[in-house]
Amino acid sequence: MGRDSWGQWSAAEAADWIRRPAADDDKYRRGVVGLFTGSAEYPGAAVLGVEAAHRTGVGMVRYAGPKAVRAAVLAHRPETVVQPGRVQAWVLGSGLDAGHRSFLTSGELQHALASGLPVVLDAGALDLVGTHTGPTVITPHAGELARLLSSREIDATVDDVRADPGAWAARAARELRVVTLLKGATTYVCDPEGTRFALHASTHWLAAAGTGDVLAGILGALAATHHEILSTDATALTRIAATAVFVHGEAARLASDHVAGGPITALDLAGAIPRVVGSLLG
Ligand SMILES: NC(=O)C1=CN([C@@H]2O[C@H](COP(=O)(O)OP(=O)(O)OC[C@H]3O[C@@H](n4cnc5c(N)ncnc54)[C@H](OP(=O)(O)O)[C@@H]3O)[C@@H](O)[C@H]2O)[C@@H](O)CC1
Ligand SMILES: Nc1ncnc2c1ncn2[C@@H]1O[C@H](COP(=O)(O)OP(=O)(O)O)[C@@H](O)[C@H]1O
Repeated sequence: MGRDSWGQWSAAEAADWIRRPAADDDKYRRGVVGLFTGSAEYPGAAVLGVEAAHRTGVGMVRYAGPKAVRAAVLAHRPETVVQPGRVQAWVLGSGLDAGHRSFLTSGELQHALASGLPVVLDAGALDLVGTHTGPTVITPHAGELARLLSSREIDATVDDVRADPGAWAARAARELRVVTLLKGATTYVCDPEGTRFALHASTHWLAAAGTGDVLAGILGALAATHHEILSTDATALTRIAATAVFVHGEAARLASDHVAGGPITALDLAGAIPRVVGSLLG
């Protein structure tokens, strides 16, 4: 496949996609992100996504995932709302197993996908791409992208994707008609219209379990805070996705700097998000 040029995404560009709260805001106007994530097998993915969404700066985080996971989410973040209600963007799939979805879980995911709202499709909900009705971004790693494309009769192995990740991300965006965010040491963000950004990770300590769940939470929160723009201009999702990757990478850098360049955990990463958001606004 050919290698086309990929744009960069600067701090100044990212700053344009961080919404500063105003005097006439309330929690609903600032944005409500809903998450259907986590499972009895992977409760941590729900905790991490919820934590990241709170840290990114949103009016409300509503957790709609499996009952078995709610206690863990609330124990970590009691400000999370677990009652059903208004949502302005969804994060679906982190910590879910597509092969073992209950009837209830499938129904909830379909309901969110039919809402016309912006959606972040991660991990165990990636297979649902195509049933979306609103602006949608998929967030696979190389293994997940190969699996997803193969399930759509596009032959791709993990090694193929690793060998030419940008080209496969661009092909996925074209064929699946969604914004595609392919994770790795370089993360590729592209859309069916041909907008393309490549963001290089600031530290390889990021390659750790749970950091992708944090990215999904950041992205969901940014989509919720920009739900009004997204309702009239779905193409904004590509720039919002690039901003999420930028914030994620900067948070990793800050968290690692804080420990003299040492290793970071997914929670350390989430804890550094407010400083990135603050410095972008400053
Ligand atoms: N604390 C929690 O609750 C956590 C919960 N989590 C949840 O766990 C669920 C399973 O997610 P998963 O990513 O671990 O497994 P899966 O989807 O089977 O893919 C693995 C296969 O893909 C391939 N592969 C290729 N490139 C790759 C890459 N860059 N990174 C990783 N793999 C790569 C690799 O191929 P190989 O290297 O073997 O050739 C391998 O065969 C998911 O719901 C997630 O949200 C996690 O977030 C962790 C923290
Ligand atoms: N070698 C690497 N260097 C820097 N960042 C990486 C590297 N490999 C993966 N990443 C980043 O780490 C995160 C891992 O996400 P993911 O694969 O979904 O893991 P998990 O499901 O455990 O959260 C992504 O943001 C990805 O871009």
